[in-house]
Amino acid sequence: MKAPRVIAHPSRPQMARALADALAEALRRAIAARGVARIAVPGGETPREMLTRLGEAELDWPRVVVTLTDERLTPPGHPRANETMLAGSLLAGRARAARFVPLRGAGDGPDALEAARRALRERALPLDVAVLGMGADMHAASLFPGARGLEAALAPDAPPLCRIDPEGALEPRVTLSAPTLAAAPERHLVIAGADKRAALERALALDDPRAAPVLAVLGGAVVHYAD
Ligand SMILES: O=C1O[C@H](COP(=O)(O)O)[C@@H](O)[C@H](O)[C@H]1O
Repeated sequence: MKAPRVIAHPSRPQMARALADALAEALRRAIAARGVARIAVPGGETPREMLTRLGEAELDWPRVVVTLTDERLTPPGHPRANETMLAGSLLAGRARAARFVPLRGAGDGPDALEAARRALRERALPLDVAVLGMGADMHAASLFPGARGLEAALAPDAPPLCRIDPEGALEPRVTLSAPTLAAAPERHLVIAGADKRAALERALALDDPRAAPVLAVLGGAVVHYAD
């Protein structure tokens, strides 16, 4: 694996600003090169400020396709849904003019999964940029250690979107697969707090994506860290 580059930012707000600026530049470059830019962004709480800032960037947003790295299969509009966080951050600003491709179809059965895969393939892939978060358990997107569905989502021939059932989770999830995320030429991992920094060090020492799934997307990535 190509070692990630780690940038330690002086504070969380400074990290949010620097990463939002870097992403806006990456999207401008993709639009200039191909007329369209495709980005996947994480859910959770860490990226909220960064996504709010990015959503205010001066960009040709109608040419930007936004999707998520993963989604929690809650009822639509639920506060735990990553979509809900995105609606209140990135997509609340100028970026509301972007084209959003959700990861949930109607319901959480196989037909919904297949419909969401189709939409991804037709509208959101291949990604130009993937932004990922990481949990203290070394999960990235919803690639959770020990989860039912993890092996399939890590496989080199995995479909772009996979169902995941993490042990003890409040709801099932869907996640972009490891090869789909790893194929993004630009990848950023955004982590905050000493526990996440320790988890990153632990993952790098483990060298096994089944134990530390973040490794599957880390090669050549830029890691952004703030205390
Ligand atoms: O459950 C999730 O958690 C991770 C990490 O979130 P954070 O707020 O601790 O950074 C997130 O990247 C993922 O998209 C989300 O579904």
